[in-house]
Amino acid sequence: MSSPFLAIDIGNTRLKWALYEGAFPGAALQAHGAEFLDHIERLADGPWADLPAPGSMLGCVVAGDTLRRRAEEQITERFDCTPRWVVSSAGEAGIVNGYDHPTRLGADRFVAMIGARHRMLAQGPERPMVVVLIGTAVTVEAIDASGKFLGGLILPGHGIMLRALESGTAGLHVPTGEVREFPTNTSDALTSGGTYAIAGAVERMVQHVRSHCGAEPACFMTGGAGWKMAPAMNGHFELVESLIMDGLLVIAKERAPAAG
Ligand SMILES: Nc1ncnc2c1ncn2[C@@H]1O[C@H](COP(=O)(O)OP(=O)(O)O)[C@@H](O)[C@H]1O
Ligand SMILES: CC(C)(COP(=O)(O)O)[C@@H](O)C(=O)NCCC(=O)O
Ligand SMILES: [K+]
Repeated sequence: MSSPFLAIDIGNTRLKWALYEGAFPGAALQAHGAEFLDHIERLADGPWADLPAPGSMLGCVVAGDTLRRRAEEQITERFDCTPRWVVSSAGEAGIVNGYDHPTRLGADRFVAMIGARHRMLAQGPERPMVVVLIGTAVTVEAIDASGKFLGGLILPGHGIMLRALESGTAGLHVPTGEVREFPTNTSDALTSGGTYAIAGAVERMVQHVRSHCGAEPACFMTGGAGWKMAPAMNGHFELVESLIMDGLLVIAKERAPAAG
C-alpha cells in the first residue's frame, strides 16, 4: 500500500502544492492549490487542515532559503514527514544536465525537463524537446533526443517586463491590453510586445534545436502564465499545467527503494 505523496513547487511568485495518492507517475491527484508567497503561513491551518497525511514529500524551490524554511515550518507543523527538496545534479531520471555548474540550474527547470521527458517517452519514440516555463521569469530549455539538456534561455516574465517599462519611462502607465498583431494603442502595444518577445524567443530556440538535432522537437509549456501565452505560440505546443509536479512524481518513484 502506498501512502499519499505531497509535491511542492516554490517559485518567485507562488507556492504550488499537489497531493497524490502515491509517489509514482500517473498517481491520482487528490487535492491541489497555490498560495502567493506572502500567504505561506496559512497553509497548515488553512488548505492543508483537512488533507489526508502524506507519507512523504518532495519539492523544488527557487525562491530562496527564507521561503524554503517558511514552507518547511508549515510542512512539519501539519504533517509527520521530512521536507525534501530536489537539487539539480549532473543527471537524474533520464536528463543529463549540460549546465557549466549543474547544481546552479534552477531546480524547477531541472524537474520540469524530467517531467517533460517522461511524458514525451510515454507518447512515442525519443525526440528532442523544447520545454518552456512561464512563471515570474520565463525559461526556454533545449534537450536533445538522448535526454541531454543542451542549455536554456532566461528572460523576464510578463509582469517583470511591464514593471521594468513602467519604472523606466514617464508615459507607459496604462492598463493591461490585448494581444494584437498590429497594436494601435499603448496598452495593446505593451501587452503584445511582452507576449511576442516570449513567443519570439521560443521560436528561435525551436529553430536552434531543429538545426542542431536534425529533428522536429516535441514542445511543452507550463507555468502560471502559460495559458496566456498559448494562443500566441507558433507550431504545436502542449500546455501541461502539471509538468513540474509530474517531474517530482518521476523523481520520487526513482528514488524510492525498489518495492517487493
Ligand atoms: N491567479 C493568477 N491570475 C492571473 N495571473 C496569474 C495568477 N497567478 C499567476 N499568474 C501569472 O503567472 C505568473 C506567475 O506564475 P507562477 O507559475 O505562479 O510563477 P512562479 O513559479 O515563478 O511562482 C505571474 O507573473 C502572473 O503573470
Ligand atoms: C530562472 C528562475 C529565476 C525561474 O524562476 P521562476 O520564474 O520559476 O520563479 C529560477 O529557475 C532560478 O532562479 N534559476 C537559477 C539560475 C539558473 O537556472 O541558471
Ligand atoms: K516555477
